[in-house]
Amino acid sequence: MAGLPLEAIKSFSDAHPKPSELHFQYGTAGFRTLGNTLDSVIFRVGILAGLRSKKMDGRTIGVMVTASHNPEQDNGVKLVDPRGEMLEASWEAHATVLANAPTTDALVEALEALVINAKIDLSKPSRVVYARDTRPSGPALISALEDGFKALGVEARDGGITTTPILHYLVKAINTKGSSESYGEDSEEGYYTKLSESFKKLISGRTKPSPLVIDCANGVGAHAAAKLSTYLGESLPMILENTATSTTGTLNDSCGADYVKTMQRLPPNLVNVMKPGQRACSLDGDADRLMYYYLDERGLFHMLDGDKIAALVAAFIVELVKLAGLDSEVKVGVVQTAYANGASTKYLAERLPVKCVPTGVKHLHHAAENYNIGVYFEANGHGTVIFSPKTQEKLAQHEPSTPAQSTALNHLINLTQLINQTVGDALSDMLLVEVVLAHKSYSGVEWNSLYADLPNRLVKVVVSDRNSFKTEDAERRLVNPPGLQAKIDELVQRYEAGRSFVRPSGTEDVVRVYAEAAVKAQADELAFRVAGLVYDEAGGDASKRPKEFL
Ligand SMILES: CC(=O)N[C@H]1[C@@H](OP(=O)(O)O)O[C@H](CO)[C@@H](O)[C@@H]1O
Ligand SMILES: [Mg+2]
Repeated sequence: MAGLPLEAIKSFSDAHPKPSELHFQYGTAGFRTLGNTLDSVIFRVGILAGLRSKKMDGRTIGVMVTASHNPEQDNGVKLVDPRGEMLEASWEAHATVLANAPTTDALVEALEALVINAKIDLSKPSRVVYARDTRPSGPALISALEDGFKALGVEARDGGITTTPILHYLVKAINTKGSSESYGEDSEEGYYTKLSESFKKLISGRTKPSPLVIDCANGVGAHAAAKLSTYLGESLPMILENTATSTTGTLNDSCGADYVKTMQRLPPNLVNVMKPGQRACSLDGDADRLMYYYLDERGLFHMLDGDKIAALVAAFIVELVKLAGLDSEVKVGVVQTAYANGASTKYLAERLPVKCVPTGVKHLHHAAENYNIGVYFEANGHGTVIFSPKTQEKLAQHEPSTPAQSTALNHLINLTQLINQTVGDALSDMLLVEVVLAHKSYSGVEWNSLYADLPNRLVKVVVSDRNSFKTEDAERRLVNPPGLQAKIDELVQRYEAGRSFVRPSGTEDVVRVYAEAAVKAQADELAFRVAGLVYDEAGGDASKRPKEFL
């Protein structure tokens, strides 16, 4: 039986020592921290990805080096499973164990244990495709990753500098190549061709969209949007902004989807670009999140977040399913998290099934798989639509009885091509939004008026141990610390349309407090009261209590 190539692993590992003082964790978004501390982690991820591929019978695994919307000095890495999905949860724990082995010998021991425990057949081939975003720490980390591949003898394909969703696309395209389920040609060109061709079909005969301003967050989305634009030509005029990918310090700085969602305002450098009535969107640093917004006739800013995208898209798909005569057979459902605006949940729940799941895309994706067509979006703009394999077959085989049914059916089939079903994809989602706006003849104003957002506020509370906060009911209720939920309930019922919940963050060392209420001042007040409760309950130092907490 084949064994691990111990000599190679040892000599490469000695060149990538683990910093002794650091502990790493594969969390919601993979490993993510300061880029210059990640050398050993990324080297080990190279080996892990190879082993994961062997475990999956030699199917290709993806590795993406990015820290998404985080500041430029951060970096990170996440693994992509063969169907283009996030790494299976049990392997997140293996990743954490490997990353924390203190020495080369300990790493070898951990690898040997993993091979036995996960029953990995080392004689299988291992194949990986990898890519990175535009961060300055990227090239050095990629070379550590490549050392990991060399140590194990992985057949590795370099996807270059590209977006997270394109890497997910490549993984799925490679693994379905030549099969009846082929996801598309396994190249970036294949991706742009698939998206642009389906987009052109979907908007043919519609009024040409007015130019769309795209804030590329000074990240890799700038490259991708520029390439996509050459494929789309006149079908979608784009004005690309924040495209300075090689200027240090600009990535995600006062721009990008996370900035817009958190600050609820325009990136400052778009103030002079945007005209009244103009529609725009922001991508994040790895182009998997999307925020839309527009200026009204008076020049006021209005944000159209992930919840608004879900409402727009879900209503459109439900309508098409009905027009195609498939409403008795194809059920559309929506998945949200507790952060979804209460007004969006109400709007959606009046029209179709809505499920609430814990934060993190993998929870949303899995829940969406239970519907024939599942629409999921986090309020922050990460999301997609997935069509079950049976539904895709049904669409392909359905015999429409009228020309109207046939048109709607074709639209649905084209949507299955336009949408990157592997993961949230800012560019694919952007084209999807543009299709719906064109079909409905909506400007930002009509889209925004589907429902009115409830005013809301998100507050971070620094506590000594966020892990002492335990939740249930899709994170909407606290079970620990004991008694705190009852106090929150008591507060909430004093506010009109009040809602508030508290949960520990999975990506930052804080507890998050969310509150909404009928008017903005009340939402703020509720959030700061709950934050005060949390701070005091968690034994926060009275002298350092943030002054805005009530
Ligand atoms: C309130 C919020 O936006 N939380 C984000 C954030 O998770 P936290 O566990 O709340 O830190 O990062 C996740 C990964 O990017 C994202 O999935 C999630 O929506
Ligand atoms: Mg991202």
